[in-house]
Amino acid sequence: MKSVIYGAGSIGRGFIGQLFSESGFEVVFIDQNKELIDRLNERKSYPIRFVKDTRNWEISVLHVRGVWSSDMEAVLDEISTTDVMATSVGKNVLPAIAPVIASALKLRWERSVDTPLNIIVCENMVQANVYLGELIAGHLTGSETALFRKKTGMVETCIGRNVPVMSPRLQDGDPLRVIAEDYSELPIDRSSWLGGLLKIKHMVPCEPFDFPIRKKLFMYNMAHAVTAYLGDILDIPALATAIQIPAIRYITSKALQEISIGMAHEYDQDLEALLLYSDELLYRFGNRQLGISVKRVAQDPIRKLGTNDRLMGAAGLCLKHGVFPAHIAVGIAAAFYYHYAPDEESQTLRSYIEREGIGKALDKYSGIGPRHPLRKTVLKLYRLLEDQCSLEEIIHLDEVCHHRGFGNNPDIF
Ligand SMILES: NC(=O)C1=CN([C@@H]2O[C@H](COP(=O)(O)OP(=O)(O)OC[C@H]3O[C@@H](n4cnc5c(N)ncnc54)[C@H](O)[C@@H]3O)[C@@H](O)[C@H]2O)C=CC1
Ligand SMILES: O=P(O)(O)OC[C@H]1O[C@](O)(CO)[C@@H](O)[C@@H]1O
Repeated sequence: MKSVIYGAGSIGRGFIGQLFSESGFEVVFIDQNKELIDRLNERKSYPIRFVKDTRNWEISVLHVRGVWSSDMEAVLDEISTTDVMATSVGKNVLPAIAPVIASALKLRWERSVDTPLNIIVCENMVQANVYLGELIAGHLTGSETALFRKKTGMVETCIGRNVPVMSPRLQDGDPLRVIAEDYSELPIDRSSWLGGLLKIKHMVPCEPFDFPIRKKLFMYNMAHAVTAYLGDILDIPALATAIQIPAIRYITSKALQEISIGMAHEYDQDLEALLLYSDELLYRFGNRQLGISVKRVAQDPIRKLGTNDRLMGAAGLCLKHGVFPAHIAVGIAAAFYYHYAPDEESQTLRSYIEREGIGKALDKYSGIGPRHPLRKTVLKLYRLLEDQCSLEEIIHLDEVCHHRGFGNNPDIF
């Protein structure tokens, strides 16, 4: 049995590769990084080092090889004959790989490979599977699209394991080494999987999937983003350091309380369990050994400020249930304020704000138009950040602390 993973980076090698390999699949990585692919082909295995504050241990992921993404013939051949597939390239890269997957599927059908192909889409976004499916369909004719829907499962998942960008220090002498958090669950949307489930270690079919994916994105990723954008304001490089700063921890934990209430209402879930999950997140963010950088978590602010992404998606859910997301709004203002020259999206955002003003930017990138309930608050917070106002002062602002704790919904208890 064979598996193909598009993207041999942190999640490809540090998570999905391990699960596929330990489930008995040969693992074929496709990546644009030729050096990495050559190394994988030489060695046919790579190490994952799990790190916890108190102990580390290492495993070897076996039966792996690689294909360089520019070797189109090999790429099409591998995808057209695989038993299962995953993508882990980043949302912004999906438009570039969609035509390749479309061509490979056509070849698969020409070759009469009859078994359905399930593609697990491991990108941080709600309905990444639908998004990639539409991109692929855009490269197919009408009748091919019908075949695509019949023979391909575009599978939604949410990835809970955190795998940092590898620095030479973390690689510790082996360029193939990945460092990872010891968290293994791979929840998938059962309804998006086509045909009988394959036996994949730690894969947990869930239905419906709305709650798990939003819990991951609107809680974990939202809180991570808030921590990162605030950490950057204080020039802190490591996320684990940022979360230990009292003002940042306070704002992030309040943001988590806000979304916990929103989630509890939306999905009829136990609030206490969501608050406990929030505490666990704050603890996990403090794992220094993971070496997660503020810049990695803050990267692509335009994507992260999108209306259904981690910040605005969470804020919208709170508003829907009568919770004013004052602390999430602090994170939103900080994301608009974020500037890091090598980050293209951050450059675009900054240039737009300089040209058109923050008011127009809020509307364009986050749908915070003149009548949006968050507009006044985010505008004010942004101006205060521009004026170098401290986070402590922000915490005590009327607009923020007036809504402290449980928003305007205290009767939830
Ligand atoms: N790193 C993490 O802890 C988590 C990441 N994710 C999601 O997983 C996805 C992948 O993230 P990471 O693994 O962290 O990123 P990464 O940057 O470590 O890996 C992406 C890989 O894709 C390759 N790639 C990029 N463009 C390509 C192309 N056109 N053709 C072939 N290969 C290409 C890159 O060379 C790289 O090896 C993202 O959507 C991210 O949001 C989700 C949860 C956790
Ligand atoms: O991968 P993205 O979407 O840029 O978001 C980064 C976030 O995802 C993670 O990779 C974990 O889900 C974190 O490092 C960070 O919270």
